[in-house]
Amino acid sequence: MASDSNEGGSASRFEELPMRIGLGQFMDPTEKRLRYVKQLGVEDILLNMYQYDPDYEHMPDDERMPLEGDGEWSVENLIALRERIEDAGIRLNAIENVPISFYEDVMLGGPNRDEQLEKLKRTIRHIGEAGIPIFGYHWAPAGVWRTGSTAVRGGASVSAFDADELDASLTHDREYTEAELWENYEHFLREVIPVAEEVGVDLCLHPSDPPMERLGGVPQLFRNFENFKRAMDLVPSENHKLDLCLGCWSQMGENLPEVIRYFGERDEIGYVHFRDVEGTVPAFHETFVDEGNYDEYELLCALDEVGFDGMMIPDHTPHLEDDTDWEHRGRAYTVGYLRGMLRARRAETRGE
Ligand SMILES: O=C(O)C(=O)C[C@H](O)[C@H](O)CO
Repeated sequence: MASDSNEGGSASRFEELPMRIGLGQFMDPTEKRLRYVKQLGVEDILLNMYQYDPDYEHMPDDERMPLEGDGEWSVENLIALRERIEDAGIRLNAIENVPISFYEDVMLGGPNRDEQLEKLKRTIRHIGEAGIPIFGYHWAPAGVWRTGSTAVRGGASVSAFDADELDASLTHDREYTEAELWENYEHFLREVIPVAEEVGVDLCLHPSDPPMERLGGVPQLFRNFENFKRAMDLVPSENHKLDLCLGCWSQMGENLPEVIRYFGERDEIGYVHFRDVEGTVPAFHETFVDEGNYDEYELLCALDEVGFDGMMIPDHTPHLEDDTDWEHRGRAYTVGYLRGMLRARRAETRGE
């Protein structure tokens, strides 16, 4: 992999890879973290850059995050980030998210929309020029919502949501309409998709979490199958796909095998968040990947059948005994489980 970086980090080096297991949901690629990734048998990661904080507290002084800038990221810094990861023998498949502050006015049509959009376009261009093939994003100005936590098997702790426990306060200055959020979204796509196409980056849309109709006065656009079809059809492009979060789709109560077939046959699944919940909106809690609403092996097989050849990462996981903030133990369990399922699938389909 180090030799890949000598080729300027061309995104084409990902094209020949099979469906594989990765890790993500962290923004601190320290040497220690990267060693742990390798110890789990994983060679593919994404970084989940949800905050802007150049002095991010979990980074040792000599490993400060190379990304700087409170509205956009430079190509030099993104290359440095990719090279740091490749030096550990790991591929950087995606940057998931920029901080909400980078594009809040783009989502809500605020006064800084045009300036934020220009910066966002530059960042997407830089992600592509740095040889990182995917930019995962969401359209949720108020982020992810949970109302509490609960215990699942053996007392492992998981997050939970119950709409009855929400208060009625607004998260922003006023109530927003569904129509204006769609209009802002379409404007965003018309601006960013040509850039993504030019530099060969796949933009991958994460669902609204939780997939309620609205939260805090803001519509949660990406809450069902129908709205995702509309999102993919608005500005047709081979570079617009899904960050298929199985947990959120499970929260929606949609038919997961059908969703995988629909988007998979169109080559619109960019990568997968593999997690599950029990229950659906308006009340659910997260759980182990082998205890939720869906049949996890059926979904893995469906992904394979439609020819999905990207990365599947554990997403949120239960917090096990003596676990860390990042759930090292919970994630190790999910990675092992996914590896076992993938191996079983390969054994079943060998020679087909
Ligand atoms: O809520 C989820 O399922 C997530 O994975 C949250 C993540 O922050 C995701 O990046 C939202 O875009």
